[in-house]
Amino acid sequence: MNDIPQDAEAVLRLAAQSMFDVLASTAQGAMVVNREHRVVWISEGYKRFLPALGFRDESEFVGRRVEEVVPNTLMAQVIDTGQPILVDLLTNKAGTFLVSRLPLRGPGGDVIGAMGMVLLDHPETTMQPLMTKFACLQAELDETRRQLAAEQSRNRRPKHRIIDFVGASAAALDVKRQARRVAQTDATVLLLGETGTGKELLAHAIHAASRRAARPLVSVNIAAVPETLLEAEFFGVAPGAYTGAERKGRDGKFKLADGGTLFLDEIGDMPAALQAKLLRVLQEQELEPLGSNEVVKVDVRVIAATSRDLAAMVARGEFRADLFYRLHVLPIRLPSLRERAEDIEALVDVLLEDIARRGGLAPKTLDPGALRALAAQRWPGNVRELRNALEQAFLMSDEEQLAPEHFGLTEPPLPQAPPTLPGAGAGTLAPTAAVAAIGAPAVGAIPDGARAMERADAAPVALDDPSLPQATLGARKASLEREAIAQALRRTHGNRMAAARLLAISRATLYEKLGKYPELAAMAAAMAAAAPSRASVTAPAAWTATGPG
Ligand SMILES: Nc1ncnc2c1ncn2[C@@H]1O[C@H](COP(=O)(O)OP(=O)(O)OP(=O)(O)O)[C@@H](O)[C@H]1O
Repeated sequence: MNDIPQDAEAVLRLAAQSMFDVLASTAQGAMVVNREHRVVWISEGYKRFLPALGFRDESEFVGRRVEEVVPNTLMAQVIDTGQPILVDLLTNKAGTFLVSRLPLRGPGGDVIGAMGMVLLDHPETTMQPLMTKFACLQAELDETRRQLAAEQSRNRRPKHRIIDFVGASAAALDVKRQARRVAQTDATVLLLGETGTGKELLAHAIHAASRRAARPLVSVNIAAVPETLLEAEFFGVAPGAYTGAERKGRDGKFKLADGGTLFLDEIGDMPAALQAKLLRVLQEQELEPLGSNEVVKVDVRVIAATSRDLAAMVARGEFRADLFYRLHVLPIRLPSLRERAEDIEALVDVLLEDIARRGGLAPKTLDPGALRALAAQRWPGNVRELRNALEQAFLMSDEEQLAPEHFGLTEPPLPQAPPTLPGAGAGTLAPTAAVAAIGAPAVGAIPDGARAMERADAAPVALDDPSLPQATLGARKASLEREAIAQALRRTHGNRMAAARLLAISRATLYEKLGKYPELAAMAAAMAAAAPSRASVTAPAAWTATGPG
């Protein structure tokens, strides 16, 4: 009687032989390939696949290299590695097959060829549940790949334009003017400003207005990438430089931005060792990927940004002076929100609209008290912080109009009716009263605006005073224009729309003129923030008594 052998080696030999016999007899077809990858034998069953593979008979097939006659086969890989592929799906022009591939070894253990078996043809019917799952996973993978590619190309398109930089204050207009100018050049731009002042927004806007707009905009937040990975992130990795995921190599951000713009956020966090390399790329427009001796040419415009004091870092030896000067070619300083409190109203309008649109919610507005309360804050986080505050209040409240309490604030006192001081010109709001009209704002509230009110409310130039030197026509016109605008703003409590109407000019023209007279712009903001009602164009009773009427 033939029993199972006792020693392990004999058991294994028996198992292998039995397995082979079972596979070979149940398989739909089998083939043997020699060390040179040539087909040396096919089973009877295999012959029925020949027409679908494009062969009339066995003689056309046997003797040829397997990779030439069976598309997508991995038989060559099994011979070259000596590793079996026990179960696999093979798809080619003949259909989809469940296959198994085993190396064949000679007496010395060397691989002398391989055997391939078609375990099942039409697995889509015989192995339906598995195949359905496979097809679903494949479809999901394809879709994810497609989405990733679309996302990557979307991420590399500019998200903002210069008109998206909200603000009509002199400081905001100046930023936009500078942005338009630098967009016409290819030189390096350095954006300086506190956190949340719109540096990233402006980087997108400059790229969008530049000749590179159709090419990628690639961003790197230097502070967010671990120091050890930054070099590879910037300059890329040559194929074969590393094992594992990096084996195939990958492009760095400079290469990805080729022809376009690279936005380097938080440039002040650049490690010293990399600063020299960055300088070289900026100067030469060429780089060496990690693990490569080849120099790669790139054409990249760099926009860098920082909220740190780079000049002080240079002085302390923390930032290379040569890199600083290379970056500092076209610096643009973004003003803090405190410096342009007059833009808060416009920002609030745009941000509230955006919050509602993004959340698919009904729009909300601010009541005048809330606007005054917001204008009285310091906003160390600038526009980002303002946006967050609005978002929070928007989501936490059911009211259509947001009040100071929705921001955890109390309403600053309403302006008192200002008395007319003796000697003040007709319709002129006396300086001290104007400052008092702002109420008592919270710490640090619009002090610049208050000062501007004092300046802007100084008595108009007395054009017929014989003691004054003869003014030119231009100077007289400017003085009249300035006074007319100041007066209209006073009559409308700083409401620019209403002031423009009183002056019979468009709002855009008024904004343009306010850009010319920043002290009037600041005064308008301070008054609007202190005004009892934004819509009112009628001066309060106490004013009309002595006002221009
Ligand atoms: N002038 C502006 N008009 C409209 N939105 C603005 C303006 N400035 C900033 N924002 C908005 O405020 C948020 C913060 O802006 P951004 O990220 O550009 O600031 P940042 O200066 O780059 O900040 P950080 O230094 O923290 O990276 C964004 O939602 C941006 O759209």
